[in-house]
Amino acid sequence: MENAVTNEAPSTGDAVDGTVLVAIDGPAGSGKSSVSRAAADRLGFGILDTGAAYRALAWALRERGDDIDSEAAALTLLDGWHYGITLRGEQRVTVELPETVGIGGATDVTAAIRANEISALVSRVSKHPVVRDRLNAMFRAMVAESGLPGVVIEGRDITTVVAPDAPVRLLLTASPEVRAQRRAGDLPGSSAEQVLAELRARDEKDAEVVDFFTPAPGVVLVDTSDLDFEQSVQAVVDAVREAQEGAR
Ligand SMILES: Nc1ncnc2c1ncn2[C@@H]1O[C@H](COP(=O)(O)OP(=O)(O)OP(=O)(O)O)[C@@H](O)[C@H]1O
Ligand SMILES: Nc1ccn([C@@H]2O[C@H](COP(=O)(O)O)[C@@H](O)[C@H]2O)c(=O)n1
Repeated sequence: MENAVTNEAPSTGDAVDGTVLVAIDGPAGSGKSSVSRAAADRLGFGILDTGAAYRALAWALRERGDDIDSEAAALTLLDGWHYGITLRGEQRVTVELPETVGIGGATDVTAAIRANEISALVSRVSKHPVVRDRLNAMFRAMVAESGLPGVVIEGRDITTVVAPDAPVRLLLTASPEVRAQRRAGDLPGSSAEQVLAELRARDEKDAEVVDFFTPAPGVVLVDTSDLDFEQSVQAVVDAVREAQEGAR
């Protein structure tokens, strides 16, 4: 379990301490976690799902009964928590709060942070620029300390803020209807219409603080609306290999 919380931010050049960075952004349900994870496995790289940290923070604020909209409460929590996420193998996310007693002192929140209630709350936590700065510093430190040959980092502002110098930067997207259809398949009992409304609402709130719809200069758009899962993974792997060939 990698477990890092620091405010020191190493710079993200082509490689951080020898680790090749692949930056991937995209809207909700665009396949960032699943496609990135499969591509990372194929490349022998790690995967850092940055959304999991925002979700864990929302989960912890709610667990403590704090005001979800409070920047001060989020910062206090960031000062006192221990956050962990695996960068290889099955994803496991843990949070240790000063007053929490769980297995080994930490609570496994891997499943809890995926609940609909957390998805509905998380934009209210990620809207604070100072909170974003703190988490971004943590993400950079996790990559720098990973010791891995490469890490795929996925989120909303990775190509523009967290790792703007990464040698591979992709914006993974698909039409809202296709994203909703795919996500509804993961959620038995929910309709594509209901999921579409939720995705749109979250994207709208998230887009107030970061633009993940338009590729920034140098960022390659990968639209998977007409690609199946395997084709989408291959598109990411090809983009990484092309960048590596180009760099030789
Ligand atoms: N090209 C594709 N073809 C078919 N299914 C896909 C494709 N890309 C992604 N999916 C499926 O779409 C669903 C949503 O993908 P995923 O959870 O990876 O998206 P996400 O961008 O990480 O979402 P969120 O932002 O909500 O965390 C998953 O079931 C995934 O397997
Ligand atoms: N780089 C990021 C990543 C995520 N967020 C916020 O977290 C939420 C959950 O992210 P998922 O990738 O798991 O969907 C997302 O809705 C954003 O509010 C972010 O701001 N920046």
